[in-house]
Amino acid sequence: MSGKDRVKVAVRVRPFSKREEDAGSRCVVSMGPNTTTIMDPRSQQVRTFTFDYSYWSHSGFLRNKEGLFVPEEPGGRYADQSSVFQDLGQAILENALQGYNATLLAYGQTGSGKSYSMVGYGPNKGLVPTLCERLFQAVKVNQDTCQFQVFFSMLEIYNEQVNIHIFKSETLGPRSGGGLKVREDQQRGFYVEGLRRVACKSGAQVERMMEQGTRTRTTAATHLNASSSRSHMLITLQLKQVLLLITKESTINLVDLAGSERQRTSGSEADRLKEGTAINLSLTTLGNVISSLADAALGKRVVHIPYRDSVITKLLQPALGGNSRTIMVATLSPADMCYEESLSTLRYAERAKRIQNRAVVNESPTEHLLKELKAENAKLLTRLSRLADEGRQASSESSTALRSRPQLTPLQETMIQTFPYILNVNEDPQLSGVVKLFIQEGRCPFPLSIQEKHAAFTNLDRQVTITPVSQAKVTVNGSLISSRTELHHLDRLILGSNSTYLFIGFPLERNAEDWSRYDYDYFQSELAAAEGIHIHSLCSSSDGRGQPDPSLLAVFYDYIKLMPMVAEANQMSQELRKGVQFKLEIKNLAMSDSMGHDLEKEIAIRVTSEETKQVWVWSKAKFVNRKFLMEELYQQQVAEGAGSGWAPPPRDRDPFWDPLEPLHLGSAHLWLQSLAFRIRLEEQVEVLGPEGSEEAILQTQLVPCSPAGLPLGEDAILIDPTELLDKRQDFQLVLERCCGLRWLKEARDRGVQIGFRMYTLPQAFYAPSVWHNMNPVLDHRVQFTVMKTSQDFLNYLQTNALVLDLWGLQGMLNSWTGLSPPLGLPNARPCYRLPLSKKWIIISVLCSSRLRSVSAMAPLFTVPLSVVPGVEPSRRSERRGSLRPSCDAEFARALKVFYHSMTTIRGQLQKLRCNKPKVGRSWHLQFK
Ligand SMILES: Nc1ncnc2c1ncn2[C@@H]1O[C@H](COP(=O)(O)OP(=O)(O)OP(=O)(O)O)[C@@H](O)[C@H]1O
Repeated sequence: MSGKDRVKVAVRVRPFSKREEDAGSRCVVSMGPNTTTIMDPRSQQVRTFTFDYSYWSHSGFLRNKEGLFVPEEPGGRYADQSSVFQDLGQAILENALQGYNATLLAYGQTGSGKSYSMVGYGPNKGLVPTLCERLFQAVKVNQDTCQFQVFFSMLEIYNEQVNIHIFKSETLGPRSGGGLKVREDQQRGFYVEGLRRVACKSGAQVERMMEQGTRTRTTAATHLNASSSRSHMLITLQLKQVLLLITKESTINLVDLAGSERQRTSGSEADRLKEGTAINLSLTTLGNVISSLADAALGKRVVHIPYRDSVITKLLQPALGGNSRTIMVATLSPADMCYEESLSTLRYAERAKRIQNRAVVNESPTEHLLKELKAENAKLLTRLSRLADEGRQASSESSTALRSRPQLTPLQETMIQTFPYILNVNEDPQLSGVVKLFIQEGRCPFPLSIQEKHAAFTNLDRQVTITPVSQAKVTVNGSLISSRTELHHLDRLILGSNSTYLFIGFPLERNAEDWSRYDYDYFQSELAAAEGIHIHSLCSSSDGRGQPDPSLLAVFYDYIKLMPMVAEANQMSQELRKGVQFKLEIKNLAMSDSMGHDLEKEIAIRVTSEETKQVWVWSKAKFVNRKFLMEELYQQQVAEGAGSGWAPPPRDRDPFWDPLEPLHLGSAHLWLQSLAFRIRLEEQVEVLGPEGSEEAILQTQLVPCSPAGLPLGEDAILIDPTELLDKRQDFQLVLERCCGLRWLKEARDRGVQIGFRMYTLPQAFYAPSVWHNMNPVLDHRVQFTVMKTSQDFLNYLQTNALVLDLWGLQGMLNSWTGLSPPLGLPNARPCYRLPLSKKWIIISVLCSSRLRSVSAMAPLFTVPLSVVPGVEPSRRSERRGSLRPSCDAEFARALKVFYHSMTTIRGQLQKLRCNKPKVGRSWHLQFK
């Protein structure tokens, strides 16, 4: 009874979330009966995948009287919970009843609908509860002919640690934390030592235990300021069926994997190495296991399947390539802003469907097992009665116990009707409202152990107040409080960096209002507003469509999502005495490209050393990865104790540390248009930082010149730029001086360097670095020679600016002399040749030490003109310039003034545009 079983894969796409709707998202996913198609919102390129099942749950549904999401019309295409169960849940159940091991895995980006499919929300029950219900129905129907036993266990894997919260074996004894061990046994394979299995009699009992597990998990996550979507949840049902002479035994694994976007690594190689040991390696390892198995199924030679590299792959070994019938549900967001994540989920799923398992019916003779079962039964009965006793005792003792939403005892009902209380608000909406803490009359310290030092509540004369304890961080409605503060119904509290609660006042104050609007995003938006970052609605938009700007909105949501993580990182830095501060920034808010178009905005994290004032700027992906490592370090420190022999990691493995790198401080735009008319331009351009602040003023010049570097006179000015076509053109960029460097104002042991790119040349040019001076003289001149001016190059001059990037150097560099590249900045080459429309452009770089003695300037590299095709005799153009009629010279002078003013105005306009918030949109961000 064995055979090859391919892993079955289902894809499900959910409705737009409110956030996506607000952002005016477009749906980029479409589905046929078995196909799923995704479109790249930028290139419109379409990719189609084929899976065993495709569930369209995006549109075409309504909510019926019972609160169930059902198709708008009978037979409609919307896939509701019951139709998903019909295929997937039923298959798992039938396999288990036949004696096969069965696994159901949910994979997808955070918020894409894994929990909705697996557990469900409210009346829309997901696969797990329905499966339990149907399992026990089957047990009931067959109980006359077959003896059944069902065991339940539940565990969570977070940061490579196994946490079981309630299902710990009594034989294991108390542990000091750090999770349970995963051991290996020849017969059992990998298993969790000390994980208790609970015998179950009904689906309702399993549901209760799941709720209890989820509740305890939420409380634990609240204690650790952690998010449950970063952990994997594994529910295991073991089914024993004793039928006449045969015993069948099967294991059902139901796995809600952590949000998949965390498998991304940051950009730099050094980081990838460092993060190779990270906690979030579990999803990467799972991906590697899936890839190796998929390769093996395609007949490729695979030497090693890396099951041992992470806890989740150890425990899922039978499910992946082993003795199990496995189904994976890949969940997708439909929105264009999630395109990358959705595509990567589809690719993951594509690989998973190639995996071949070998499932066998697990059956054996009864006699021997019956004996075992009897003994186990007796043991379990004793345990069950002990548990029941403990449960009774716990509920009578606890006055501030955690309350589950679905089932309230009479005592809990009375408490709710009598006292004000606070309610936890979680990032995962399903876990919000799970913790209720009642504030009884008198003064009570905050009852959760981790926050004991945080705040005290009083409930006197029908007035509730909160007082921070010993300068602990307590926020009420987004504002930090330092003294006793009165609380009002529906006030929002944040204790520490990220424990979020809604205050529910006395019963008389409560109306029939909807509390659900105070979700996690609401709390974070309020905090962001206190930091000067608002998102709010304007009445109308300039485009008349009333649509918010999706890119700004996406950045805003990224910002509020990262805020608690940044707060946690700061808290860890403080407790571990790392001396670094993290701060969120919005990159490119005021930046534009060489044509003046806005650059895509993104979140960055500025890291500052409190002592040395050194600065690093991390990408979002890098920060998220580092945050995992910080948590790991923090937990090690907590487990091992800072004072007792705990050694901090060496610097190169310290997630708080990084080697120094040049920092991009801002850019200035020097418009090139004057060169198309051979007009000399002298400009003071403003270097604007990522958020629009003035970082420095740069004195520059663009000088049309002769091949020998002599500036051309006014006679050479052209009225029609097309006269340059096919001719040789020489010009110099002069970087004279930098003034008012803010970077130097903050710390004097710093330097700066200017870099820029010209036209389509692949590499950047850099001026020598200058140090310790707020107004340094740069004295740098670069000469460019275009051998044959093409239309393309002329267009470039007329529509583009030279973007001059200002780089901040700190504490690690000696002055760079111009030929060797500065640390971390790409190499600068003195001579380039590029084929352009079958003609050649040559750019040679000349450097001068004294600007005034240009004629004495020697080229560092001479370009062998004779070997370059398309070379024009250089003198001809010079002669032509000097032979222009004098009336043209008059006109040229006027033109010069005109273009000079135009460049200045363009600069001013750009500055205004960068500094002003974008009005006229229905949503906008406002920055302090
Ligand atoms: N098929 C669906 N129909 C209706 N609503 C859905 C569906 N799938 C998901 N949702 C809604 O989308 C939201 C996010 O879903 P869910 O919490 O299941 O995501 P998740 O992938 O489990 O996230 P996390 O990784 O944070 O746990 C929820 O509010 C849920 O109600």
